[in-house]
Amino acid sequence: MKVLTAHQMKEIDRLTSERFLISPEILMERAGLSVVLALQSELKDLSKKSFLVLCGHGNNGGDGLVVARILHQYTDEVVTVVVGDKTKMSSETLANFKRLKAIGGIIKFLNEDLSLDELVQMVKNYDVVIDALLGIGIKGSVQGILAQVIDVVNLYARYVVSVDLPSGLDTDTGKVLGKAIKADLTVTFGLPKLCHILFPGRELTGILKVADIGIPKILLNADEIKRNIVTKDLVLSSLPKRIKDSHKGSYGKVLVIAGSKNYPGAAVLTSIAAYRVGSGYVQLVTCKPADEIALVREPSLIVRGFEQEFFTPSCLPTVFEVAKNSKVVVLGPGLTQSDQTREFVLQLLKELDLPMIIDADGLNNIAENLDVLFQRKGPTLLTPHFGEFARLVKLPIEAVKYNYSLVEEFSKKYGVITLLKGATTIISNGESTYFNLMGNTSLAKAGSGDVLAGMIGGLAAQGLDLLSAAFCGAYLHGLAAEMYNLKEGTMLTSELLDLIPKAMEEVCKVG
Ligand SMILES: NC(=O)C1=CN([C@@H]2O[C@H](COP(=O)(O)OP(=O)(O)OC[C@H]3O[C@@H](n4cnc5c(N)ncnc54)[C@H](O)[C@@H]3O)[C@@H](O)[C@H]2O)[C@@H](O)CC1
Ligand SMILES: [K+]
Repeated sequence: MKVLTAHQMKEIDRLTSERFLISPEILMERAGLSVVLALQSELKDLSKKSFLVLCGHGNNGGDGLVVARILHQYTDEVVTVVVGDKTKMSSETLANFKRLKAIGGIIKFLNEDLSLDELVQMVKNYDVVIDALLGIGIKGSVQGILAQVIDVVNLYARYVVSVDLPSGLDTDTGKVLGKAIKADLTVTFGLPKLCHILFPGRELTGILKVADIGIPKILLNADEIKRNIVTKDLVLSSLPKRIKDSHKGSYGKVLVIAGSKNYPGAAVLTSIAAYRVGSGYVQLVTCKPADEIALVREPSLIVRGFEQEFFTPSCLPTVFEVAKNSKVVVLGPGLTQSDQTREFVLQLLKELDLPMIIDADGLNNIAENLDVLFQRKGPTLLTPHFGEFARLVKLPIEAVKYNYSLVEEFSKKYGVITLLKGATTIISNGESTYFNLMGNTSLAKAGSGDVLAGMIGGLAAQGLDLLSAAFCGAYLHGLAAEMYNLKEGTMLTSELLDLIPKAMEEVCKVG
């Protein structure tokens, strides 16, 4: 499913009107109706509820005025409060103001007909607050009376439904512009916007419903919209097929270069994860004691263990030899950092032309030598978490969190694919970007990233390009964590490995 910026949405609105002759007034009517229908499906009998509709003077407020009018069909318990200036209303918002008045709807202007204290009482007393204060037209920080109203709603409302997006969110980043509504339900139009899927916006959105308001499909499916949410259907259509007449070589050989004396477990988790997604042959090159631990845990691994504590350039000839019959390399988990390991990693990146997934200390070891990426002869995927990405781009962590533009720019500049791990994971090759929303806090645990890197390697070995392997891997990794049926957070990373088959089965289920 595609996901939009404010600018893209406005452009779609414009084309809907100009090219397809569907006026903003028609869209506004359908937007308002879709919110009421969503309310009905959540709350069932609307005649038994009371509604306080808060409207700004923009078109988001216009949607709110439609909602109020349609709610009057169900109950008299509807009051509309405008937080704004009637003279600034667009023609379609003003038309809906008049329609609501005409059917006898009660409309009050804050600070004229109603004080803030009186509004506090109403927010406390009404069952549902409709937030139609600000939508995609927000500019700058929310201050003054509007900020106070948002505080009141967040403090006292029982159930909040946001129209299009929680008021106060930056549509393109999901950041709070001073103050933002915390919604229980958000009904958006046409397609999701980035603020619905990026934190903190994702949390403030509550349940998200995407309503069809009659925007022509051709506009919503346009190839120029390059940002997508990873869905089950996308993963299913991308996964490798299993063929009856096949052998272990049919499913690709993965070479995992991972582990050190201090971090043997990372090598084991990465290697087993590559098998779990269906790869036919996984070779692990590591340092002692990871080789023995790996074989005890999973005898089907093909393991080569160096006698030393960590990788050094002296390991290169052996690694090149093993790499000869591999299809993809996963480099990095548990390597540790040292001058010699850095030299080993840099040489490997320059000389090995296989598709390569670089994770963890693989990334830390190249942070001061990013130009090495220009010398890569094969496709490259980097899988940093926020801290690692901050190190790569030399910015504070706060500046890189959920910063998809930065992920896109970085990927384009270095000719790589980047997967930025987080509660929403961002994957981009600089042209197309994918957002994975699956997963939960069980994944906030040592070793979870190692499993992801191994899964992506295992999928790439079966023929997926690195971008598809990355978004499929991220989705399945998140889904596997969601399938743990004991208390969230208590899962061991080794148990995550055992849930991968369940996740793959779930994706392949019809319906
Ligand atoms: N254009 C269209 O065809 C459609 C638009 N729709 C609705 O229209 C919304 C967009 O409408 P608008 O572009 O009028 O914008 P908004 O209604 O989101 O808000 C813009 C208004 O809010 C004020 N404002 C902006 N930033 C503010 C701030 N920080 N503090 C205080 N006031 C601020 C401005 O004075 C402006 O008048 C969408 O979110 C959606 O709800 C829907 O009706 C569907 C169709
Ligand atoms: K809103």
